[in-house]
Amino acid sequence: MAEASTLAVLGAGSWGTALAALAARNGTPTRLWGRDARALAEMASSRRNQRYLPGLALPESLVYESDLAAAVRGAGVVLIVVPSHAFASILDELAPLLDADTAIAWATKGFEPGTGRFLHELVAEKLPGRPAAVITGPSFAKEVAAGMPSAVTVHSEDASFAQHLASMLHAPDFRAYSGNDVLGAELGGAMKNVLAVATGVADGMELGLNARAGLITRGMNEMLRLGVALGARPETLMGLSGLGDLVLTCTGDLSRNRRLGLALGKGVAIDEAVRQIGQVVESVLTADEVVRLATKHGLDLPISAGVRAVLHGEVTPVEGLKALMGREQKPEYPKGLFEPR
Ligand SMILES: NC(=O)C1=CN([C@@H]2O[C@H](COP(=O)(O)OP(=O)(O)OC[C@H]3O[C@@H](n4cnc5c(N)ncnc54)[C@H](O)[C@@H]3O)[C@@H](O)[C@H]2O)C=CC1
Ligand SMILES: O=C(CO)COP(=O)(O)O
Repeated sequence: MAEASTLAVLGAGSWGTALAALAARNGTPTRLWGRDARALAEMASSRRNQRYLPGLALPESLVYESDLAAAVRGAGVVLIVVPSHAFASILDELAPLLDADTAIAWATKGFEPGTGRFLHELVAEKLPGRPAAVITGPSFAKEVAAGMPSAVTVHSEDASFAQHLASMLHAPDFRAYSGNDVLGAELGGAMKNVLAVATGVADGMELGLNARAGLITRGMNEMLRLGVALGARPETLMGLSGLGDLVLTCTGDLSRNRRLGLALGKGVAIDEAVRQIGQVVESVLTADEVVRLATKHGLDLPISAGVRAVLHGEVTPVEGLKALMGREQKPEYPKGLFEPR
């Protein structure tokens, strides 16, 4: 029997650590699991995550657990914060370990690599019949960890679970809204990483502020078009999970996806840029999946496709820009965006 108020956070990188620290500071009994037992032991003794969040003093009440079964045993909510490429395999590991009444949440942004499946689809397939929610929105781990004001949103088909999870996180400096458009919330969080590479490339090439604003706006248009085709609600995409995170990631140098774009725009090779960043850069996998989904729905998303082509080395940033600027002149909205298709 799970204890509803107990939280197990899986993934001891920057975002998992920041969320676990936030919940623990809020008085939620919280365990943090990571795959690296040595790093966890070091965190337990120093109360710091030196590699991912240097400078943050972790709350005394936070418990570290390197055994996955022990970490999730009796937890009311299991919150997954591993990179998207590890998401499906952690669900498989969890399936035999969870109590019948444990709910699932995730703060991972991305899709299943190679299939374009949404993370909520993986959860429904591998851990069916449980309350499930995504936590997303404009939230750099470093700022949340430092107690700087932030706002996120928690979406679930189960309104009471969304509310329960939002109140576990909500704090004087951390607003947690709730909603019920899981697909829309996930799409915004995934796509903004790809679009952040585009503005990063433009800024790395020193193309100017007009280019940046143009890319953000036309990127938002791509998010809305794909979202509407997939059944997301436009207001979700215009909210924290879409526009909010798009603006943050396209303009804030704390973004690893933006920093990848900046490096590519300056001529650094992709492998070297990813190595220098030293943390997960979701766009490298997500760009393929955005283009896969767009193709499936007959949509042309030139910025996302351009980012995918640059990431694969199929075109240089200069060629990508030329292709974008050289597209045919046309109305800003050829079809009413919000009209039913
Ligand atoms: N850092 C941030 O500000 C935010 C990150 N996110 C999302 O959270 C997710 C995790 O990102 P970060 O924590 O930032 O990444 P990170 O690079 O800081 O840490 C990744 C963590 O995942 C672990 N990991 C990697 N492969 C694993 C596997 N197979 N099994 C278990 N653990 C594994 C690593 O050991 C590391 O602890 C990403 O989807 C990211 O987009 C969402 C919002 C904010
Ligand atoms: O998702 C994030 C902020 O909301 C973090 O963005 P990056 O993964 O680009 O660093």
